[in-house]
Parts: sequence; structure tokens; C-alpha cells
Amino acid sequence: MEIIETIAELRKRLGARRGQGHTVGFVPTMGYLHEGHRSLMERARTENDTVVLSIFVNPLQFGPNEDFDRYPRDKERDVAVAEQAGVDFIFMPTVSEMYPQPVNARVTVTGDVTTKLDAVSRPGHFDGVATVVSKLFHIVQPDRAYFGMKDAQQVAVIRQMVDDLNMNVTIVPCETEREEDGLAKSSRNVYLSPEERAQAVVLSQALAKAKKYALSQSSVTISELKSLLVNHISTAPLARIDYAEALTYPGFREIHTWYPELGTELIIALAVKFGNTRLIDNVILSGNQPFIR
Ligand SMILES: Nc1ncnc2c1ncn2[C@@H]1O[C@H](COP(=O)(O)OP(=O)(O)OP(=O)(O)O)[C@@H](O)[C@H]1O
Ligand SMILES: CC(C)(CO)[C@@H](O)C(=O)[O-]
Ligand code: BAL
Repeated sequence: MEIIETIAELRKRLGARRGQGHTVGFVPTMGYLHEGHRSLMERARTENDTVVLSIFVNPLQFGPNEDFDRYPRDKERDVAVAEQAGVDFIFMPTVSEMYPQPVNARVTVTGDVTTKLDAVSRPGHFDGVATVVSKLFHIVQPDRAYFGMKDAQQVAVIRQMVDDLNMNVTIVPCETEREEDGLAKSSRNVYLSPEERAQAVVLSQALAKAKKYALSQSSVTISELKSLLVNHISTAPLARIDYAEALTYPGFREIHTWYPELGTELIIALAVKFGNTRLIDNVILSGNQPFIR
């Protein structure tokens, strides 16, 4: 495995691999790697000849009062995890390598996908994500790129960008890896105090409850689902709800009532704060599931 810091060097090394007929799988991350990242790298390893991991904490996707400066970083551990997962190249650029000043070109995805949920709570976030992912795709030119469904809205934004801008890459969504009690693995879990960590289990519990309820009915109103989520999360005294929502997926349209048998997919999504730590999680219900009484 090689660690590469410049765009020119990565292009040269990948050009040589492509010359040998290699397919390239790409896993973009912000580092502080955990089992969720590992599952993406391992999947990329099984489906491609060459695997590239990027580790770049992208300033463009953080708001002014967010955690860019204190985002957890551990280069040594990340290198060991990536090596074990079979990565060929880690691309670890500096901020000035990715963004020579001034930055005058950005990518914006518009529509429902960037006006709901995290787009409301984190203004400008998805412009920052679309811009950096677009740049990374141009640099790496992957055949396949792997993203976690914990960030389901991010997957939808990137898919929209790839479709609308005719980017020649297949987006591979990967299942959310969880701790034993159900908490979605996340680099930000490290910020939680022991009390907050114990109570953070309410996110996945609330989603499981909402899913079970929705699938036990022939129709369910979105307000019923929201009440169920809010009531369960409120059992954790340290939790503050940013949003608890249910929308169509991947369209992110608001609906009044969901009918499982009509075939529309529904995302039930949460963002909950514990102190300064903001956690997200979601579950997607596929339509056409017969209701169970
Ligand atoms: N629990 C998980 N299971 C599967 N994939 C995940 C998981 N957590 C993150 N990913 C995916 O890993 C990629 C890189 O994510 P990132 O580096 O932001 O990690 P993260 O744990 O989501 O960090 P954060 O705590 O900042 O949200 C993204 O595609 C993300 O969806
Ligand atoms: C896709 C990504 C690496 C872009 O910075 C980031 O949003 C993330 O880690 O999910
Ligand atoms: N996991 C998405 C990246 C972010 O929270 O900024």
C-alpha cells in the first residue's frame, strides 16, 4: 500500500494501473476509520483490481460553527486499518492541494434532495460534499465508488450529481454497520460521554419501532410515525432532536400517508444531538411489503 499526497502523483500511479487493464474502486472518507469504513473498503476490494481510499476532512462541507477543527484524526491507525482491508493507495491531500485559492468553481445539486433534513440543519453542506466528491471523481476516475447508507441523503445527492452530469462511475450504496446495541458506527461517536453513549441507543431503537409499526399497518400517517419517534427519543434525557422525519426515498418528497403496498420507498430519518455531538441514522422501507397483522 502506498500513501500519496499529491494529485499529480496519484494520477500517474492510477494511469499505470489502468494501462494494465485494472478496474478502480474508490472509497472516499474523512478518516478516523471504523468498521463502517472497513466494510466499504472490503467490498471495493472484492469488486475491483485496484482500490483507492481517500482521507480528507473537507472544510467546504462544514458550517462555521461545526467541528472542522476538532474532527477526530489518527493517521497511524487509519493507515493500519486500510492496509489490513487491502487498500492499494491512500490519497491524503492537504487542504491547499485540493483547494488552491481562490476557489471559484463549485457543484450544486438542487431539488428536494438538497432542501430537506441535513440540508436544512447544515446550510451549504451538500454543496461542499458535491464539490469535493466531483473533484475526487475527476482525480481518481473510479469505475465504482462506495458510500454508506448511514448518510442516505448524501448517497441520493451524489447519485443525482452523477446522473445529471453524466459522470462515468457506478455508485455502490453499502449497508450501515452498527455497534452491538444498534448504534450506527460513526467517527463522531468518539465525542460521546459514557452517559451520552448509553442513551444514544434510542436512535436505532426509535427507527426499529417506527419500521415495525409502519409495516404492521395497511397505511400509516407520517405524523403518527413522527410522534412515535419523538416519544421514544424523549425517553433519553440528554437527547435533543434536530429532526425526526419520514419522506419518500430517494425523492425526499413530503407525503401525508404511506401505503406499503403502493411500492413507494420511505426513508425514516433522525438527527439527534447529545451535547455538541450530532448523530444521524435512518431506515429505508421498501414498498410492496405486505403488511403483517
Ligand atoms: N456505520 C457505517 N456503516 C457503513 N458506512 C458508513 C458508516 N459510517 C460511515 N460510513 C460511510 O463511510 C464514508 C465516509 O464517512 P465519514 O468518513 O464521514 O465517516 P462517518 O463515521 O460517517 O463520520 P461522521 O461521524 O463524520 O459522520 C461515507 O460514505 C459514510 O456513509
Ligand atoms: C463523501 C465525503 C468523504 C466527502 O467529503 C464525506 O461527506 C463523508 O465522509 O461521508
Ligand atoms: N458523514 C458525512 C460527512 C459529514 O458529516 O460532514
